[in-house]
Amino acid sequence: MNREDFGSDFEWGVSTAAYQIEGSHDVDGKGLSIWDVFTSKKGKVRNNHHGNTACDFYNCFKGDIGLIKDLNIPNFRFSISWSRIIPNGQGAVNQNGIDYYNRIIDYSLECGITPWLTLYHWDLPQALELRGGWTNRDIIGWFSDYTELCAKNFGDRVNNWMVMNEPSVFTGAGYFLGIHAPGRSGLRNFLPAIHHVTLATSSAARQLKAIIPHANLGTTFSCTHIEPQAVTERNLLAVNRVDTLLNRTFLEPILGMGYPQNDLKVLRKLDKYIKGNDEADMAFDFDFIGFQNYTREIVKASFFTPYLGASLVKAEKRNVPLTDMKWEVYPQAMYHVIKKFDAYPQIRKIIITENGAAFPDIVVNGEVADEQRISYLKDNLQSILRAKKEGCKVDGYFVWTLTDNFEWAEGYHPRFGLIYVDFDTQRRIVKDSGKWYKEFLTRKA
Ligand SMILES: O=C(O)[C@H](O)[C@@H](O)[C@H](O)[C@H](O)CO
Repeated sequence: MNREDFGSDFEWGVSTAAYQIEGSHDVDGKGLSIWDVFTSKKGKVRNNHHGNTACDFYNCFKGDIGLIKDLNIPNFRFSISWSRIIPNGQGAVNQNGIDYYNRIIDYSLECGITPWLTLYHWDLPQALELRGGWTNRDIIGWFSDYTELCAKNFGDRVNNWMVMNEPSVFTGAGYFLGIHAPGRSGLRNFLPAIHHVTLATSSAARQLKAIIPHANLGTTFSCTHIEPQAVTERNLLAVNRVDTLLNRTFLEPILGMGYPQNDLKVLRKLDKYIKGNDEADMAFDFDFIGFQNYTREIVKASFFTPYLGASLVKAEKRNVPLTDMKWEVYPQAMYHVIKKFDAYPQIRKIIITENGAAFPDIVVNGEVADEQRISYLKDNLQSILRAKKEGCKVDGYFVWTLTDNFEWAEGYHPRFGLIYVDFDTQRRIVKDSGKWYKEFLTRKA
């Protein structure tokens, strides 16, 4: 398998997110985000870790972008911290924040690296959370204003934009299960969050298109391949309900298909929040859709899970190879999800905007021999190539992630990076997987 096999216009990159790498959570005028507040509460995150310093990217970005260059990675995905440029989420702008992101963009371009910018990667300004956050319909306007500011300040040099990162995860974990920031739970929070995030995604996209007409616009979705524990009618119906929630609820309204309410009854409760022209306003013709896949889920029917009637069969109970996140290593999942979403005629282009794995990396003589990660990446690329050879419109791949970083509720324990970080000294060590990715991107067939 060579880079050429994927075609010369295939986009190769690496993905990151602001809260997971930047640190400097309260300097130079930055306002607090929901993750700054969530991690300050004991017991919310493993080992009570937080992102106050993280990978200190705020200060070390030149070094890390230099490493992206050294690894010959042409595209760099990063996110903007809303509260770093608008401390209260609305109103006064923090010019220090704008200047910081201009430095990242300019230095990336100076290094010959193309910036791919994510507008929202989970770090909502706390000041907006206090006004209801994603459960308050006014957030559609707040997010649109933030988008306008970003487009006007960065649109002259950034051509590749992603509006949202994995809405199913940050609304599910943050507004239904309460295990991520802001720590809210229940349908009364989850349902309005679903609807407002969907409307905000398309209204922001229209805003971007109006200000940067030539921009390459996308948005990203978490997705997973789902199979029944045993092929029974009850389990197959359960698979369909889980698939509807995880893979279709946030995507299909954007594609102009409305919410898949026939396949998951609880989604009919969204009608309470759907107003006026919402159905039409939820749709937007994106240039690409970013899909993020890491594994597969095995599902069985269950009376005990309200609304879903299904439960996930934990991978660690299934005697299968696992990552440090206890996710099954199942690279065929990537093939299946691409085939699934390729079938949507409304999707013009698929880009895998995240894929990667956490493994227990150790430093030996200044090196990190992460063979498992190399195999994981290779096998997932094989799956992508297989789908591509079958005609699927998949045109890009971004590794999650550049440096080990703050893995949300798991803190710094899971290491996903191509580059090892010693969080005591901020020393970086390019892992063997980073060297492999470089060799793969550089080697001529
Ligand atoms: O998309 C996500 O879930 C997040 O974008 C990343 O921030 C995670 O760190 C990664 O997926 C590994 O879990």
